[in-house]
Amino acid sequence: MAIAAPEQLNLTEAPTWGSRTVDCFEKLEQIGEGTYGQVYMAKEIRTGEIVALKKIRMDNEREGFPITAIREIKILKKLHHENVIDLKEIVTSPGREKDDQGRPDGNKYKGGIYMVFEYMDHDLTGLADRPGMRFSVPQIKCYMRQLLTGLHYCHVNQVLHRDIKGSNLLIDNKGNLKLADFGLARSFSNDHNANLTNRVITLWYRPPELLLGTTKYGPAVDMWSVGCIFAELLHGKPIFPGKDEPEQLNKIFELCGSPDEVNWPGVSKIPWYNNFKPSRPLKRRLREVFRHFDRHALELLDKMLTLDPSQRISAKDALDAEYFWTDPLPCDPKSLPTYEASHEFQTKKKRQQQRQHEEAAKRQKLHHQQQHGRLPPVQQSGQGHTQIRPGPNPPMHASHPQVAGGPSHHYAKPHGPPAGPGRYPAGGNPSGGYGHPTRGQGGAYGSGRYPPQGRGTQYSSGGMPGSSGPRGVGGPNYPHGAPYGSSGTGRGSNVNRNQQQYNWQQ
Ligand SMILES: Nc1ncnc2c1ncn2[C@@H]1O[C@H](COP(=O)(O)OP(=O)(O)OP(=O)(O)O)[C@@H](O)[C@H]1O
Repeated sequence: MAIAAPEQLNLTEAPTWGSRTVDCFEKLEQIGEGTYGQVYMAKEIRTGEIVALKKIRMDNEREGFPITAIREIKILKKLHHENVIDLKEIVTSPGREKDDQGRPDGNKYKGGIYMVFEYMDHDLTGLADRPGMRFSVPQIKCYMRQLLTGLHYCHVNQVLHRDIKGSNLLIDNKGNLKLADFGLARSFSNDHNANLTNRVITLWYRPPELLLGTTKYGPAVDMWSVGCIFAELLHGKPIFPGKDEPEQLNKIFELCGSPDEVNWPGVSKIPWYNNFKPSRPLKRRLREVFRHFDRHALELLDKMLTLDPSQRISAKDALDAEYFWTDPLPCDPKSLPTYEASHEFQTKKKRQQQRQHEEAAKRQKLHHQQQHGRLPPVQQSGQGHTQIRPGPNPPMHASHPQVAGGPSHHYAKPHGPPAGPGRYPAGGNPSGGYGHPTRGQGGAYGSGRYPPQGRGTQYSSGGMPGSSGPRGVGGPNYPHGAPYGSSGTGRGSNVNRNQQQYNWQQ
């Protein structure tokens, strides 16, 4: 197809990628802020179609077009599946930038590049964070099955997602769940011989093999993240909310036991094993801690949160698990209730506004007390100081600075657990313990905290050894024994189940 002039396209043909400008769309509101740019809800002017525009951040022009965007575009161009977000086209803004109201924005003349995606009403984190939100068991099964189906498709097409987390799982009001944000994704070869960076996956969802420094890995890394999401859906809050890499590993070992050559052959050869192995052996407690979960759910979770990646369940085998084939069955996505749009960015913004409002009210109260109080002035001001402090503010790892609460940070990316109340379901344990969920088994996905980001994470000095650059390559070769997953022994009837259910080419 010849390159058409912008806005002179035949609508019956798909526009050539990059041939149209962002002026073909009217930005409606900002719905996301990622590491690599803002995301807007927008309307295509001619068709009225609602889309999501993800602006590619080009702050540092010297580095050229960001590699993450190149990867995301390249990979999404080849993935087409109902559980993977659809990248529709790329548009440009060659001239002066416009602000949200369409007015020329200051002196910005830099050209911009946008990815145009199908619009999704929610992300899982934003949806779960809605006040009073409670997912039913069939609903959790429905979301989990879609997540695994999308991921199975990626893995069969030799793509690792490498950033599975709630805010990257988009959900529409028809109940469809789609994997999004392929900025960290990459192709892999089945032999796992290439050296890959281990600084991927948001910390709370990062598997032990990456935390221990392996540079040879495969789809099992995504399955660990899926296990974390699954447990979070059942438990009501994130299960491994580590504040830095060593603490993350400790939390994993406390629940999953310590790795050794018996339960994970080859683990002692992983680069940082000796630095981080627990000082005393720890028992696996997962089945005991989550004994209140449904039997089949626990069985599946146990297989997802298996320390040894070569024994961890694959997406394909997980889809075959009894959990998805016993009552209550996963519901039909179309039967799910519809909700007002909820993205993590917006729910966070609302909470931040509420916090500011509460702080202002507290300040006002304090001011009132100071004027009318009976305490001596010095004591009074000391008390006031503690009173106006925001809620619990967990210590942050140096590389995950906490986002301050002021208005100038409204659009800043959360890099760590936010301070303040209301993040956990009432009765939950803010320290990340494993008390029984207050909302009961199954329907409990509740308010989790924000995890530190996987992208560009730098290990603390004194943390991981040998971690100078963004890519953790060059460590000793870690021999992965068996190929990924435990497949190959699947039940014959189950293969049919999958073939019937998941109708795409492998
Ligand atoms: N197609 C879409 N429809 C609706 N919302 C979207 C869409 N794509 C992204 N978003 C919203 O924008 C947020 C950020 O998008 P995305 O994760 O793609 O950006 P990113 O820069 O890669 O972010 P991160 O640094 O969190 O990984 C998502 O969590 C989601 O809430």
